[in-house]
Amino acid sequence: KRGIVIKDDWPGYSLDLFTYPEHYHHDIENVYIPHGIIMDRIERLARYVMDDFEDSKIVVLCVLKGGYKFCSDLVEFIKILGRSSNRYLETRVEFIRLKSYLVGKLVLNDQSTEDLHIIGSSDLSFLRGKSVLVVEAIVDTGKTMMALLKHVETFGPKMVKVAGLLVKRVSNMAGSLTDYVGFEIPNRFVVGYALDYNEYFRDLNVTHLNISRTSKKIGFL
Ligand SMILES: O=P(O)(O)OC[C@H]1O[C@H](OP(=O)(O)OP(=O)(O)O)[C@H](O)[C@@H]1O
Ligand SMILES: Oc1ncnc2c1N=NC2
Repeated sequence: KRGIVIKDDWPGYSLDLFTYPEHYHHDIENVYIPHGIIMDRIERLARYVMDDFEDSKIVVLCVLKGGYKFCSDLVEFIKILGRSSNRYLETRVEFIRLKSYLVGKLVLNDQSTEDLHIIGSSDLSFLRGKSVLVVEAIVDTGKTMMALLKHVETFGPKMVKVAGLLVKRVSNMAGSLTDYVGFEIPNRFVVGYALDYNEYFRDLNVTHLNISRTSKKIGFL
């Protein structure tokens, strides 16, 4: 499942076509995926999830921080769709905070797994015997997801599936790691909808994903 494929030459929409605070215009190149399209696609992913999980109750493992918006909207749709059908899927949401290896080799706890820096508790024993849906906003190289899935497996879940809102067309590994894909995007840096650059732009309205024009202007590099 490739999701909605966004081609390399997709220009996005001009910022002027949407409501934006003026100062974003210097750092943000365009509106890459408008909020409405994101939400409609997430609703469809919720349907896939409900069709695939036989259990009446699943554990949703939200990967922070980037995944929190996608996770809350996906869980909401699962609830809404469940109410209007006889298939009600009860969701228990848990969180795991990871720091990508790119940010630095800080080992944030005694976690020994090579690439996975877990902030806070790395204990996922609540997953034992459960049907698990891992929810991540973006899979880029796939390293984070690869390491996370290895870690999750050590706790003996019954079934694990992965929902990724965005999958970059960079490595075929990324595609194989995700069961439900919102959008397959080119290898360009996107922010918004909880995705950040140096903690900036996460709040970029809840509405759009964008491409930053020149990251030099954005962060304190
Ligand atoms: O597929 P990969 O190449 O491993 O990259 C994907 C990871 O990078 C981002 O995390 P980030 O380090 O930005 O942490 P954050 O979500 O807290 O911003 C994103 O949220 C994924 O977890
Ligand atoms: O495009 C991206 N935007 C935000 N965060 C990340 C991205 N790719 N890997 C991590």
